[in-house]
Amino acid sequence: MFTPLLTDRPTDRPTDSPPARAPPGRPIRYSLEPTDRRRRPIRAELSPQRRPIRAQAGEFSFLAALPRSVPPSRRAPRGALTSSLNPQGQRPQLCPAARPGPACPGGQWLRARPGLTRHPAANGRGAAPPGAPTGPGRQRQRDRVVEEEMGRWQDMDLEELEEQYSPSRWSRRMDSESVIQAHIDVMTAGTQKAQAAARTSLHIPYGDGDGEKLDIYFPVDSSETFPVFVYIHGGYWQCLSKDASGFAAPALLSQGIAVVAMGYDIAPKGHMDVMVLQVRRSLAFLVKQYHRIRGIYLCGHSAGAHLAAMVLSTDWTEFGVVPDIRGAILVSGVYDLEPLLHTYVNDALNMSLEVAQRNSPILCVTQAVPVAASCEVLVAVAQHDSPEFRRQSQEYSQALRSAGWSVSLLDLASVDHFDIIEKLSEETYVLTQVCAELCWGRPLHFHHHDVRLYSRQADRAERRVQLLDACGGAGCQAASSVLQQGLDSGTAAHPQAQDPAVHRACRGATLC
Ligand SMILES: N[C@@H](CC(=O)c1ccccc1NC=O)C(=O)O
Repeated sequence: MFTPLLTDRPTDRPTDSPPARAPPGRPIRYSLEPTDRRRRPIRAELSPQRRPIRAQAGEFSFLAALPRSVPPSRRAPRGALTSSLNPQGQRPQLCPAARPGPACPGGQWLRARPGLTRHPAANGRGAAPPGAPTGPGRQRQRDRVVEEEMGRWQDMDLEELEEQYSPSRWSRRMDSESVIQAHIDVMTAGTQKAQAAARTSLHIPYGDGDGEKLDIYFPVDSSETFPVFVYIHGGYWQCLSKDASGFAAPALLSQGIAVVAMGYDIAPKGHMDVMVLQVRRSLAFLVKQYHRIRGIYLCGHSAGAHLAAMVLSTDWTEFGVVPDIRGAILVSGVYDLEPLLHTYVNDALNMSLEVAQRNSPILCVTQAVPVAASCEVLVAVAQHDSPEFRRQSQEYSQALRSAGWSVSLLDLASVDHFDIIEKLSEETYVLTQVCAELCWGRPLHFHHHDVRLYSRQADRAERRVQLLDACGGAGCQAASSVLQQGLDSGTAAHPQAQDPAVHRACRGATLC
């Protein structure tokens, strides 16, 4: 039983054999282009073979996000952003106080500053700016803008940086305000639905702080040990709560996986150091109190992915316990906080440079090595995340991998920063399936040397997962075109896949 709080003391831990773990699958491998850790343009590192992949892939535009040089005319003076910080590490105000945007639970207003919106065409709505192409050309134009003008964040002007760190502006489903409000609504409604249907223990305190509470959703059969999926919500550390974090429970409980929705004190009450400490302590609490845990699988979205990543770098000696974290699914996260210092995001967080640096997962990676061996990390990013978010995922996954972690970078097509996680409530969503497979220690089939994963599911309501082995050359081009044709029977069934080069590039499998 996943026994409730206070009836299950740490000393009750069964002394019989440790919980069985399914035999590990083939290791998840992902090898990115050899980047130079941080700051250097990844574009310069791309092999020549990469270009044709995108050209062929059409909607599979993963390369659209790769940074390229900013034309000198658009650049802020070198070092302008860093020197723009005041002694407290805060940036100057860009424009008058933000208009209230959609309300978050807790009364926070969370929206990018008005007046900085990219342009109406960005979301395919409204009038295009003068001279901009209209119709289908608009989208291509937008991709090209991203591709050609994206540069290092240090070289961006402040408006551009704010845009990069305003995920709602990159959605192609709705305008900025609507997509945030819809996100809050969907997550909250999904959680209420889950609470109505599942056996739960709600508002369990793991500390004295107001926000230090967690909700547990139990699988139907909780007589044996079971994997525990710990969800850490996003909201830029200043929005959302555990009360909107149980939305994935129904889809996972049905697979025998318990779900824990973690709460923490968001800003302005919560300081970044405190939030990181809280999620670490919550994990220690869980494993001390509950003894039927068959591995912990962390999942965080956006700011929550940042917190989950910080958990991975924890030195557990001071917590008196080492949680058995066997997996981490980091979804559209931020792993380097420094760029945020220059944006509206830091208005409520009030981080100094020092705080941002010591809480940046990408700067803590080496500490993570001792637990790396038994933990699979999936870094997921949305096709319609901003190039900066995509860069952060790419660089963090590479940094982890270089430090010996087993990491996959999942680049999910046809989703944005918000529905990439919302859809976790759907059993057939590729990421839900990947989470379930991971939680049960089943092979994920991401065993290629260099893999990008795309789901066509959003478009076609299918459970197929296509794997594209980005090995370069003709095979990749053909593989891309195979994907583009929208095959629904697995790549191997397509005549082109009989071609050895294509076959090599298309060794993907379905997960269902
Ligand atoms: N101001 C942000 C809001 C945002 O990023 C966000 C909103 C709700 C839930 C998660 C979010 N992002 C990361 O934690 C935006 O413009 O998208």
